[in-house]
Parts: sequence; structure tokens; C-alpha cells
Amino acid sequence: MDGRDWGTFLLPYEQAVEELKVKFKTMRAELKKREEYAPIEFVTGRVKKISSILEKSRRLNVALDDVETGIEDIAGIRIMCQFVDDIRRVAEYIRARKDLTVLIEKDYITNFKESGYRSFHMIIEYPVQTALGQKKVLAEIQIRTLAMNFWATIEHSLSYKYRESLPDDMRARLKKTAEAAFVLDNEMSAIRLQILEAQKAFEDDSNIVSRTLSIIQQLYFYHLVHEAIEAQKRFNDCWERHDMEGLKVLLDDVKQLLNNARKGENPDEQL
Ligand SMILES: Nc1nc2c(ncn2[C@@H]2O[C@H](COP(=O)(O)OP(=O)(O)OP(=O)(O)O)[C@@H](O)[C@H]2O)c(=O)[nH]1
Ligand SMILES: Nc1ncnc2c1ncn2[C@@H]1O[C@H](COP(=O)(O)OP(=O)(O)OP(=O)(O)O)[C@@H](O)[C@H]1O
Repeated sequence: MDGRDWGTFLLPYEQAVEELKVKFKTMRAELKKREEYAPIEFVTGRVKKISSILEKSRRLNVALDDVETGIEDIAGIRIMCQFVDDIRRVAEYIRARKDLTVLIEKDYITNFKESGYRSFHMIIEYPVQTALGQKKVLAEIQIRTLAMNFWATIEHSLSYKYRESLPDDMRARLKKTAEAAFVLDNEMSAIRLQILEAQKAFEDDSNIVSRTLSIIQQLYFYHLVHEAIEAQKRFNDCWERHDMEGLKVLLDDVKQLLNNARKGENPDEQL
């Protein structure tokens, strides 16, 4: 092993992972606001452990001086999606970005691996601004569905435990579970519209609840104490009866009350 200072060597990779995680989480939040649906469910990232870099460099026959170019996943990001179609959309968004360059794409969804592994990979070049200037690092972005992730996580643990000696029957059973995950993804895609509608209805309902409660609070600031107490009673009543239609009417009523209270004070602040 060489005498390199691994802590310093890994610094730009750590920075790249932190920045990319923030960027993809922000992309999720932005798309959710703009389009009400984000193709990204959640994002994780990690810097490869030194032991894993050493093991991979030996396996791939990469000299330690060449790990920066010879090992593409020292910085790794993983983006989880609900549906297979979302993966293509996320890949499109990544290709369009100006803050990174996509070098290689590996489509293990169309061409899944012998193990049963499915995911879409992108190897990117990402410029990190360090105290010593700009440094471009390679990073791997794995994009997969929740089902693909579930399978790969379990399979990774088993492969790590058994290494080359994973018993044949276990290997065969894992392949079968990969097929089950594939069927699950297809089934979910088939009822995608219904799932999205249900998720939207849930979000709409929770927005109505939070907006109503927030406006009731604001009524107190305008000394509409009696109205606020009445509205709270109506809220409790609707909530007990799971009456979303009643809550929508209540929201309109409290908005009206607040608008009236604000009238004259600041006409721009009408709800
Ligand atoms: N769980 C699981 N993960 C896999 C499998 N194949 C690839 N991966 C993941 O995908 C990454 C990149 O795989 P490849 O595209 O094959 O890259 P590679 O550098 O040519 O080969 P690896 O030695 O597998 O890293 C791996 O580091 C794993 O995180 C698999 O069969 N099972
Ligand atoms: N791109 C990635 N983004 C987020 N997590 C990852 C990524 N790649 C691997 N991981 C996770 O990091 C942990 C350590 O994996 P490690 O880097 O040692 O192996 P690997 O990438 O799966 O395989 P290999 O050594 O063959 O590249 C595992 O939990 C793995 O699932």
C-alpha cells in the first residue's frame, strides 16, 4: 500500500457527495412545487470506504496512483424513484445540467446483469471548488426504483457475506426475487395514474388541514377570538367525522374572515 494521505485524498469526493445530494434533493423539492409530482423519491450518497477502494483496485487491476480515473464510484449518489418511467426523466434532467458532465451511461434496466441486478447508472465528471482551486472528480449516479433498491440492498449484503461462495440455490433464489421485483415494478407502472391521484388527494387534504389551522391561528392576531374559537370547534367536528368537504367549506369561511380583517390594513395581503 502506498503512503498516501487518504483523508486529504478523499476530501473532494466528500465535498462532491455532499453537494450532489443537496442538488438532487433541491431538484426533488423544486419539481414537487412546479409539477406537483417529483420523479425522485429520495436520494442517498456515500464516499467509498478505503478498504473497498483497495479491494476494488486490486480486483480491477488499477494501480493505486490511478484510482482517481480507474475507479469511477469513489463518490457515489443513488436516486430512488417510484416508477420505472421516472428513471428516464431523472436521467434527462441530469443530462441537461450545466454543473456536471455525463461521461458514461450504463443501462442495466434494459440489459440487466446476470445476478438479476437492475439500475440505470451514469458516470459523471463533477468540478469541486476546493481551497486549492477547482478539482474535477468522477462520481457514479445510480438511478433505480424502490423495488430495484430493495432487491439490490439485500443482494449486496448476501454477496458481501458469501463473496464468491454464494451457494447456487441462494443465487437461483435471488434471481427469482429479482424477477418478482421486475413484476412488481411493471404492476405499479400499470396502476401509476391511480397511485398518483391517490397521492395528490392525500397531499391536497393535508394542505387543507394545515392551511385551515394556520388561518385560525391568525384570526387571534386580529382579535377575532370568538370567530377563531368557533372555527376551531367546526374544525374539530369535521376532523372527528373525517369530513373533508366540510373542511373545505371551513377553509373558505376562515379565509373570508381573515380577508375582511385585513381589508383596509393591507389590501395587498388578500388570500
Ligand atoms: N447489489 C448489487 N449491486 C450491483 C451489482 N452489479 C453492480 N452493482 C452496483 O453497481 C456498481 C457498479 O457496477 P458496474 O457498473 O458493474 O461497475 P464496475 O465498476 O464495472 O463493476 P463493479 O466491480 O461491480 O463495481 C457496483 O459498485 C454496485 O454498487 C449486483 O449484481 N448486485
Ligand atoms: N452510487 C452509490 N450511491 C450510494 N450508495 C452506494 C453507491 N454505490 C454503492 N453504494 C453503497 O455503499 C455501500 C458500500 O459499497 P461499496 O462501495 O463497498 O461496494 P459497491 O459499490 O457496491 O461495489 P464495488 O466495490 O464492486 O464497487 C453499500 O451499502 C452500497 O450499497
